[in-house]
Amino acid sequence: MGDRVSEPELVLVFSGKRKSGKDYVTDLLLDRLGSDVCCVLRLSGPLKQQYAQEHGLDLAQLLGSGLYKEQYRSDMIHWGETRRSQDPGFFCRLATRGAQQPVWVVSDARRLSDLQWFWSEFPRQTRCVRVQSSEQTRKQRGWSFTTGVDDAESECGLDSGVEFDWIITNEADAPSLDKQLQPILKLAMEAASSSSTSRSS
Ligand SMILES: Nc1ncnc2c1ncn2[C@@H]1O[C@H](COP(=O)(O)OP(=O)(O)O)[C@@H](O)[C@H]1O
Ligand SMILES: C[C@@](O)(CCOP(=O)(O)OP(=O)(O)O)CC(=O)O
Repeated sequence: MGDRVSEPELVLVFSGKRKSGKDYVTDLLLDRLGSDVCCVLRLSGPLKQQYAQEHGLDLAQLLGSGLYKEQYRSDMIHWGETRRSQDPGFFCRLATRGAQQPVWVVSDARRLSDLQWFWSEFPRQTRCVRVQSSEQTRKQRGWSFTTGVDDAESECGLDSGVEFDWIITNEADAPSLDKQLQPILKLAMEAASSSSTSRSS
């Protein structure tokens, strides 16, 4: 692709139900790895940007985790699906454009077509990670079941048929996130060091 200056060494594609903690966990990875090594890419970023522009909405609020986004979620899903039906890789391409770090953390895959895009572009580098939390925990974080959202592909598209490389349980009584993320952090640090070796030689 024309905009890509260098290939990533590792692409960690995260998915999980809303309020499972995808943003929280991927932000933690960024914190542990640092922004020279790692960037967090959100497929919903370019989607929200264009949706906000076309509908005259507040992008900052759509990017946040409050109620504003929830008011528009169902319509945003349909709007994004129209784009994806014409070009399934549309948001994946936009979200990864210009990313230069050796480790890419994609925070919000939702559909098989998202995973297929990464597997086909970066077959050697792509790994899939699921973040899971119980419904009770998600409710404590503000989730409530919404028909048309929680029973649609946007939330259920990766519920089955994918063999995840890692499953992270984001619950108070689970092992700490740092502990669960250890094998991922190890792989990411190896990827970063092999990238700095190949870039300096
Ligand atoms: N392990 C955790 N400890 C404390 N707060 C958490 C944890 N995981 C998620 N949260 C909080 O729960 C809310 C939903 O998490 P978020 O990462 O936005 O979920 P998602 O991106 O999957 O919708 C946020 O306010 C976040 O800060
Ligand atoms: C229209 C969306 O992209 C909105 C996604 O918004 P977020 O990624 O912010 O959602 P959660 O973190 O799960 O709460 C969904 C889609 O189907 O593409």
